[in-house]
Amino acid sequence: MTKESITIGLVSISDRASSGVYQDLGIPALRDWLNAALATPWQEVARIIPDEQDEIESTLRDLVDHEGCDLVLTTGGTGPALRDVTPEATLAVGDKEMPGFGEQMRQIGLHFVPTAILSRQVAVIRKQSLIINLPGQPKSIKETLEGLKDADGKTVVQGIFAAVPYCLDLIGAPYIETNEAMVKAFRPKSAQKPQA
Ligand SMILES: Nc1ncnc2c1ncn2[C@@H]1O[C@H](COP(=O)(O)OP(=O)(O)OP(=O)(O)O)[C@@H](O)[C@H]1O
Ligand SMILES: Nc1nc2c(c(=O)[nH]1)N[C@H]1C(S)=C(S)[C@@H](COP(=O)(O)O)O[C@H]1N2
Repeated sequence: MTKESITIGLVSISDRASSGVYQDLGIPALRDWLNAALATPWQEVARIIPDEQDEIESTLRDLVDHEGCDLVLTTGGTGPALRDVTPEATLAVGDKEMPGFGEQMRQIGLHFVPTAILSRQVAVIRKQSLIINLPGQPKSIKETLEGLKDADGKTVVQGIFAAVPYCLDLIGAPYIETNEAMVKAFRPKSAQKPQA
């Protein structure tokens, strides 16, 4: 089977990381998780930007329209603070909202921290790309994408990434496969391609 490759935009949205007050840990956390979870080759286009709505919108447009990203993961700026505007920027560039992602992300977050309800994260489709907001705490990236497993490795709550491959299929993005020990992609039988 020929493996396609996928281009993924990684966007860290943080006033302090983008100005060098602290080192950005968002992009490394996204990259490390994707390296471990994806069985399909991928390349990244990474950006570290402040919590400015115009700049977030122009970055998302650039990643999808010019850099050819099939999937864009953002981290940070989803809370209630005055400068948290990632969801507004994401909705502004989206053609379609995908509310199930935000609903599931908050469910996952509540297994880790009661303040998960403060995250206003959204996901949208822009053209043939899926854009998803993740919370800003670097540790929340793995939690949100992978979900929660018990001591025996049994899934307690599904991570959102289980639904990402099929969503990409449906919008005409490349077919991707995952490392099932970390996250099992769910596809209806009719949509599954034979394993290599
Ligand atoms: N990109 C990042 N790199 C490292 N740590 C981060 C990053 N983003 C957030 N954090 C950590 O997670 C905490 C909560 O994230 P949140 O996005 O709410 O931060 P914030 O206070 O809005 O950050 P900023 O002021 O930089 O925009 C931060 O206080 C910080 O400790
Ligand atoms: N899985 C998970 N979700 C989480 C958290 C977390 O630690 N883990 N932190 C919450 C907190 S404390 C806040 S304020 C919101 C918003 O975070 P952001 O503004 O950094 O995006 O995400 C929430 N969602």
